[in-house]
Amino acid sequence: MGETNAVKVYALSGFLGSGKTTMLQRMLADARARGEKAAVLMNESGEVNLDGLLVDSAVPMAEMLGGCICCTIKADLGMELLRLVEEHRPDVVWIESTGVAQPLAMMDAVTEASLYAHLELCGLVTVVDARHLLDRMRVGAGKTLRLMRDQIRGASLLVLNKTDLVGEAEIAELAAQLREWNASAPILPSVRCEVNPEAIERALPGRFRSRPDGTDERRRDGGQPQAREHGHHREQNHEQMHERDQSHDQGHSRNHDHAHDHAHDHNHAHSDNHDHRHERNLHQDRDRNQDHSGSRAQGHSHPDRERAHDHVNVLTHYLSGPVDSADFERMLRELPDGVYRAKGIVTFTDTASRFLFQYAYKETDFLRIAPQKPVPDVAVFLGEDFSSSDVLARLLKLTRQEN
Ligand SMILES: Nc1nc2c(ncn2[C@@H]2O[C@H](COP(=O)(O)OP(=O)(O)OP(=O)(O)O)[C@@H](O)[C@H]2O)c(=O)[nH]1
Repeated sequence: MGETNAVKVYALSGFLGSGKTTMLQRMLADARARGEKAAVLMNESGEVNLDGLLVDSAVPMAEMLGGCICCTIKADLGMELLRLVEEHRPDVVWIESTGVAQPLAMMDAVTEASLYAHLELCGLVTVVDARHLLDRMRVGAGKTLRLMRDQIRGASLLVLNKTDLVGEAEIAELAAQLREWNASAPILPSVRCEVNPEAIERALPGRFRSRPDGTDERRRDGGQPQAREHGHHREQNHEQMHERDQSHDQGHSRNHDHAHDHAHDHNHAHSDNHDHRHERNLHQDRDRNQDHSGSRAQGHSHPDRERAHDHVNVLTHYLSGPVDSADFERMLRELPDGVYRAKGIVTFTDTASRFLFQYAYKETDFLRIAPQKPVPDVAVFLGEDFSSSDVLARLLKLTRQEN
């Protein structure tokens, strides 16, 4: 990193399973090809960094697990970012948020960190799951649709991913919806986030340094100098942020009157065969959680305002042993509709190796892995209004069958 160049920071947003890690892998490969040193700040809702297993181990990475950087661990984001930058001196940092993060709250934390280090927030890339968004649009209003809309609104670049799962007319319909929610961000349709690097360069101004005279190296078409374009862009985001802050505040004061305790189901039952789970909502207060040490499964209550993803449940379950592969695949296929995303590491009784499994909105994927550090067999489920005890029962059945 040069003495005078700011570290470029990009944030990746997008609903659960939309393709953020897939996009991250592409961006890291791109940085490598450019000779740029990249670092990653990874936020996962579960307690194990499963996405991190998919990132080149040579890339410096800070992990923020078991909370969401837009709320419960927002304060830590700036700290982690500063530490990462100080320790590794990267040219560029990519932040991958959880699939339920409010992007503007996350950007707020990055901007705060830039007061203490030479950082520049250069873009917010939102990856959109074409199939899932379309289904949500068909259903109409709902918290998940609102969260998707917020992630789309805040973006400086929209990657309309998984277009292999929809038709041409649906892509056009989706693009029109994205345009309605976000008038300025370029929209790049993609399959597995395969997007033209030049289109990304045009969309994310910080990827090219402007010349000392303020003109833009990459603009060979007589367009506006980058400095102005960039400034304009940031102003726009600020405006959007301001607008959103106001509505947030309104929401806050409304909720304030109705402040209520959430008594979440934090069962931490250690079953007979020592399977072990941890269930909670994403806004669980981490500090309180630590206070519970050893018995953090206890319910807790707090009068916080309702957050955008209060409706999202997380179930983390540590498997006690190998399971049959066909039974496991069937269990995934038969997951309740409310489970949007599942991922984890599993050992099968009928194969020699371990697998990273992915389940994203009804599609499954298995990747053979050989982790470099010890990782448990674990399954994380995220979704809306699904019964954790039902999913847990299905998992326990799998391990019981093998014992
Ligand atoms: N069919 C299809 N699958 C895709 C596409 N892009 C990614 N996937 C798959 O979708 C699953 C989720 O992709 P990820 O990149 O892990 O999504 P993510 O947004 O990082 O997920 P979370 O961080 O858990 O919210 C994986 O199994 C991917 O292989 C695509 O364009 N089409």
